[in-house]
Amino acid sequence: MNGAMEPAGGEPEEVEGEGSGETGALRPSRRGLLGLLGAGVAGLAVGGAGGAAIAASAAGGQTAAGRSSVVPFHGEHQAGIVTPAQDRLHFAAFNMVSGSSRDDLIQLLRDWSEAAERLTQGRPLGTGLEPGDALLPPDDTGEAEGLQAGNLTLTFGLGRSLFTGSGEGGSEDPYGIRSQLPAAFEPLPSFAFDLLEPAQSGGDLCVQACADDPQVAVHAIRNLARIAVGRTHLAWSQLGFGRTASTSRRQDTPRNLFGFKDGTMNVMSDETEALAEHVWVGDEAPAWLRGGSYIVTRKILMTIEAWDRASLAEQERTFGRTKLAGAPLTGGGEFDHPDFAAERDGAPVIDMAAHVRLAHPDQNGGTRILRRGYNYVDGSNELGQLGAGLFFISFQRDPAAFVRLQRSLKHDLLGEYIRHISSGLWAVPGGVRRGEFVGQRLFD
Ligand SMILES: C=CC1=C(C)c2cc3[nH]c(cc4nc(cc5[nH]c(cc1n2)c(C)c5CCC(=O)O)C(CCC(=O)O)=C4C)c(C)c3C=C
Ligand SMILES: [Fe+2]
Repeated sequence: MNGAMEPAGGEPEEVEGEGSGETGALRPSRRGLLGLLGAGVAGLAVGGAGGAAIAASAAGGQTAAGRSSVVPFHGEHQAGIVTPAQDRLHFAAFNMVSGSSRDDLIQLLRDWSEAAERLTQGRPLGTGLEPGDALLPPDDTGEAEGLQAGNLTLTFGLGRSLFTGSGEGGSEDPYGIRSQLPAAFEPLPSFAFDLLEPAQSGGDLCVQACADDPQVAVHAIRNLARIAVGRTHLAWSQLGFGRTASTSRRQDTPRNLFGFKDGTMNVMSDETEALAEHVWVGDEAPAWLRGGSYIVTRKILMTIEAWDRASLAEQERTFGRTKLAGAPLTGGGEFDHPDFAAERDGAPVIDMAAHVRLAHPDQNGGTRILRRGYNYVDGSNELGQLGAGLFFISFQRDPAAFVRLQRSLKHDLLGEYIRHISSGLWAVPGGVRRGEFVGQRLFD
């Protein structure tokens, strides 16, 4: 498979920019690019916006004016953190094959990085579906053929077990990187009301695939799993269909499955100082993690049926915000600050156990995290109850920030309606420079 990583012909358009946020300006489609290459213009030097327009129009595709669908893979930070949150998620956790070596891990990260660059540009792997050796499977599984790049981002994380082994006590060093374990990279403790399923928790590696199109996200995870065969295997994965956070002020605040606006007070992509303080890892960590972050995932089952029987007053009391506007119960608009000191008839207007009070930075020593979760529905059970909830994702400079918040939520009114059923924590290396692979500095 490695040898099949080269494009069918010359290099399609390059997409310049940082993987740290704003999208590029191209809308290449897989079929269009293949058609273009197949038409004998493979050697055409295509660069910049003009080249992109030529490529897109020759392929019968769209030229992108004002609409963009490629988020560069390379940049100072990995894409998919402050990138405006796309609407679809396929999150996957992987475990290394037992007996795999340091070289296997390096080659895996190299292959994944090469593949991620192509996938995020909307290009198929290898020669795509081009006829090749009929006795071999095609290089690409094909279901994204003809689809746009869809703002796909692929964000890679490394589990603590890669550094310590997954055995009892975690005292091994299977890949020779134990000395690079950051001091802050401690396992998450157990929390009150956890009902975690081990088979859906943790993992040696994780990949967060976000896109505008679910098929693009699924295609990416599927092909990354496929080229990883023999080195790592899929441990569990989760689909999400509606973002529950905004990371850019240009985005409307979405709603979670309890019908409330979610993500109002998130850390936004233009909050440079807050990002440096709360999201990006700094000099406290080894070089490979600087400019990176830690990702926490929590699959949180929401008892939809019980919630739907609760009165509007009870629902609003639970969050401390109005359901329609998402405004604090103390008044103003969605983005106005709640007045936690306000009282009515001698009682706090925002309940002492309301979610937004307990999660607010004022209650947590100034702690902030960047939330990037998704709604999910996994079907229903024999009682006719939806297996639905929030696949919570947060990025933070130190996992201790999440621990602090989650402990603070111990008496959250929301606790009556939710259960945490899966958990994960991974270190997300800093951004990938052109010609490098994700996490490369870990092996220097
Ligand atoms: C440990 C961190 C958090 C978990 C777990 C969590 C679960 C969770 N949250 C909602 C819905 C909302 N959360 C809101 C705000 C909010 N939540 C957290 C943290 C966790 N939430 C924070 C840090 C904040 C922001 C607090 C602030 O700065 O004011 C809101 C209000 C709107 C908003 O600001 O986003 C909603 C709604 C659900 C449904 C849920 C578990 C299923
Ligand atoms: Fe919350």
